Amino acid sequence: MSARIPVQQHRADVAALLAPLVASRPVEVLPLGQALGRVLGADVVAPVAVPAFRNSQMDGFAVRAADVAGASRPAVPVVAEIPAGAGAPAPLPEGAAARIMTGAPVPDGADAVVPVEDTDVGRFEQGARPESVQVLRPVTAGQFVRDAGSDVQVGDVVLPAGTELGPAQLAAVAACGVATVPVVVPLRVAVLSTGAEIVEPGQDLAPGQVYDANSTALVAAVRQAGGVVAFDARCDDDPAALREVLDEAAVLADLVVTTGGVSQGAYEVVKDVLAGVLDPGAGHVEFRSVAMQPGGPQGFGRYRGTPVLTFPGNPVSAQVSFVVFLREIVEAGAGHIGRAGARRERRRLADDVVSPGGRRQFLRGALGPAGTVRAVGGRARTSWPRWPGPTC
Ligand SMILES: Nc1nc2c(c(=O)[nH]1)N[C@H]1C(S)=C(S)[C@@H](COP(=O)(O)OP(=O)(O)OC[C@H]3O[C@@H](n4cnc5c(N)ncnc54)[C@H](O)[C@@H]3O)O[C@H]1N2
Ligand code: MOO
Repeated sequence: MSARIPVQQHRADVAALLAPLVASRPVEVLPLGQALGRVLGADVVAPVAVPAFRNSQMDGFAVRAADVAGASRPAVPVVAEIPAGAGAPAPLPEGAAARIMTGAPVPDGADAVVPVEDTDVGRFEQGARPESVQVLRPVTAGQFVRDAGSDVQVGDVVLPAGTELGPAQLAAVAACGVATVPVVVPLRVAVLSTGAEIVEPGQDLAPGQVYDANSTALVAAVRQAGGVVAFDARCDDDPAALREVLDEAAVLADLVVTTGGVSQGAYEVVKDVLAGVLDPGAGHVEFRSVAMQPGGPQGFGRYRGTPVLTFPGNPVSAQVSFVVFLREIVEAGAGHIGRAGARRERRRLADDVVSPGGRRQFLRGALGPAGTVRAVGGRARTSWPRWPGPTC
């Protein structure tokens, strides 16, 4: 068997294969309701100011600060009522107050709002406008008045390209009256799980069969990384069937990921079909052994022009392969950059860990107290860990 390829080398080769997919992503325009979790492909610029008009930050009285600022703070007549949603109010005469609600337009002439609890009125009764009001605390010009454009001015960049859209970001866009956003189109990934023995969960299990965990794992992993699963299928070890599925996947997806059928067995049909052994010209996938455990047997190349990665069938190996070789690329394809850095953290090992010689070992861990991490998964590092399971 040829020498094992270092993990970094295989990562670089996969990155080079997929670089054209990530280099310049198309952008699509989506309604805000469909854009959660997506990444802006262009700046969002405000077409209006926010707030659009000068308005009150409190339920209270709009006044001229100078009228009520004196030591005696004389009572002033309440000459108008300004609820939120009302049109432009009449200017406030000198020496008067207007009862005003939070969010209502502050009339010209007024330069401050006094909260109702800072006046002799104390609190508002439904519908009953007091005839006069006396301010009980010092008033400064500008207090509790939100100026037009104080949050956002026309032409401001509300959110720059590259921003991930969560609830707060979508709200900021909506507040500017913008109904759609330009977002990066994610990578479309096809997930193919191969093996004569694999069965869809929910079906009966015959002797020698195993439930397919890889489809579920990789479909979820692709979506979590921001990608779109354009196609997913399960297929046995029949070359014709596999080719048929690959033909469809290669058309529908930017990238095909397979699991299983890549080690040294007698029925490694994935290897035969994808390496072009069975159909020269269709597949150009190079199979190699990477110096890692789990996830050693790897393949990368193209099938009918579409990039293909082949992950080993063991479920833990397939998941580790995704994390090590593909997760960041799917994230980048969706515009998410910098997530990888945010995930990395240094912890102290709680127990000794012995790694096999010449291979990088990837262990699952459980975060423990006092900043420690403990390897979980037992001696067979690729088996399913019992609960409590890994947290990292
Ligand atoms: N002689 C050698 N044998 C093996 C080697 C080797 O170097 N020399 N490598 C071992 C390593 S490491 C791995 S990993 C596996 C990879 O094998 P394949 O990619 O060919 O995968 P399969 O043989 O199809 O399956 C391996 C294992 O995982 C189970 N499996 C497969 N698909 C699924 C699925 N979708 N859901 C759940 N479980 C699945 C399958 O039943 C096998 O138990 O090869 C070693 N052998
Ligand atoms: O490398 Mo295999 O992927 O150990 O389990």
